[in-house]
Amino acid sequence: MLSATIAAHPAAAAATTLRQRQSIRPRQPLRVPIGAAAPRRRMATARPSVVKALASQGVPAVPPKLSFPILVNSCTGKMGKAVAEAAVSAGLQLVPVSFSAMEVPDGKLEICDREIRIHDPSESEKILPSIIEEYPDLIVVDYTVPDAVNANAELYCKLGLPFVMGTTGGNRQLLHKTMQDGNIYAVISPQMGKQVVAFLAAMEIMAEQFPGAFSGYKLELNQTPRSAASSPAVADEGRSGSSTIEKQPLSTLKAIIQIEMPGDAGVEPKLVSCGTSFAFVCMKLGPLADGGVRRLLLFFTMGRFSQGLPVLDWKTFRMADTFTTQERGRVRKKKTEMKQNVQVNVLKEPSSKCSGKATKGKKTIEVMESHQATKLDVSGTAKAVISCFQKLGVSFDMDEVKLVRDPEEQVNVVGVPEEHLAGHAFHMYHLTSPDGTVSFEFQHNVCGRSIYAEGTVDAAMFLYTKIQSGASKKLYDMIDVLREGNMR
Ligand SMILES: NC(=O)C1=CN([C@@H]2O[C@H](COP(=O)(O)OP(=O)(O)OC[C@H]3O[C@@H](n4cnc5c(N)ncnc54)[C@H](OP(=O)(O)O)[C@@H]3O)[C@@H](O)[C@H]2O)C=CC1
Ligand SMILES: O=C(O)C1=N[C@H](C(=O)O)C[C@H](O)C1
Repeated sequence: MLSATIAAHPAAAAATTLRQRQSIRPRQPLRVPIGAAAPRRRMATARPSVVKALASQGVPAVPPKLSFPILVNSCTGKMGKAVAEAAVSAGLQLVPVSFSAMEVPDGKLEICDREIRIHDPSESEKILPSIIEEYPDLIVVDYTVPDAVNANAELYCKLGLPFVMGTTGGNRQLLHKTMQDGNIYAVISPQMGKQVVAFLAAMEIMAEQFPGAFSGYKLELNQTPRSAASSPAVADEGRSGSSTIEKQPLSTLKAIIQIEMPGDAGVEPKLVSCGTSFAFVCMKLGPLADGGVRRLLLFFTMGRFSQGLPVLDWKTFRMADTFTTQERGRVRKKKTEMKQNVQVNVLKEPSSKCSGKATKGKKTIEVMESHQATKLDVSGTAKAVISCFQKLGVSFDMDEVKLVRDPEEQVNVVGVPEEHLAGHAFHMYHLTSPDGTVSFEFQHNVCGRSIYAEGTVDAAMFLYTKIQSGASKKLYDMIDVLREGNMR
């Protein structure tokens, strides 16, 4: 029975109370058939140290299964359904209630042989308190729509209801503030796929330990054609399909994004913001040098400036002389030889060919990520990766990310398998050094949703153990989840 008597989730109460309550409450492991859900490889979340300790006491080292109630908001969505199935498969108690504006026959949905009653989102504030009363250890998983992120988070906080937020978009700054004020246990991450998160973590570590490591590199998020890209017929076709994203010619998919370094056209404004003496050095030495030299000189003087060292001393001038000599030789050589690096050639050729924007000193930006046509927002994962690149010294505006939502382009140009048009996430990033001799490619292509569903269930289990142990930290991301031994 539903009633509206409980105002807040017990997780908001003291951890000791939680432990007592949990220890006396008999668990009800779900015994319904798993249905279409794929079996999970791993179900337990016990820490290795606990398992070892048990083993040393002669207790078999079988990690205990966790079972707690999980409400998926919204089960009518693609991710919501996938998570609901994964939760059942993992032995969690899927609460037979969900929210959605979508009309479903008889207001019910069947997932893994369970009937899930679908309520209108406007009813959530009225209904959730009684669900909390019925399932005191409840954790909510949110996979709704970007527009619902902030209101949903506020409601969960108001009710003291721990949650895993997989939904991307919304106002992330406001979300952060809501979380600070709400003081609620939560895992929030725009990316739940653990391997992709590991890649993101590596990027964050790199940015933290080597800030500016890629200063001067151009960031290119490039959809290198996989299958039909080399076919002129396909490359010259216009886009078709019902994508809501602004249509662009197919050929732009082959263009590269070039973010020019400060040094060519963009050098002077940066210098002004760095200080007058800095600007003076560059004004004096700049005309003596070409773009490459100015770049090197800029970094050298910036480094000295940022360390509080004088930039107008003999070292700067000596450095300028060295750069001038070395760089002139390099530029001469570069002009006379063909590029050996095939990747650079592949990327450069279409850039100048189809947009003509790759002129010196100008930004030519074509940032791309490809998702199913129903995706409403820019990839939250791409935003997170770009933010790491920014810390690594690559300048790039988030709003210049190019989205690919057209199925025809996805198949013909991006190389998405047709059977995954309704659920894929392809991301490509290409970095090129200022002189084009070094390039890095990062790519993560996901087909289907199982990687996210599995990660989400891990996140929920992680959160549950945090609540149980009364952890003082309450707000987590997926990197926290991986750090605590979930990267298996
Ligand atoms: N963190 C991660 O790893 C991942 C995140 N995502 C993100 O998850 C979100 C959902 O993705 P996906 O499942 O593909 O999208 P879907 O459009 O398939 O699902 C969203 C569902 O939410 C319903 N809905 C709309 N408004 C509300 C509301 N106020 N309350 C409850 N339900 C509502 C929608 O109903 P209706 O159709 O009627 O509007 C729809 O059924 C997106 O933001 C996506 O970017 C996706 C994959 C992985
Ligand atoms: O909507 C999706 O599908 C996905 N959304 C997430 C994002 O925006 O980063 C994660 C993944 O790209 C799939």
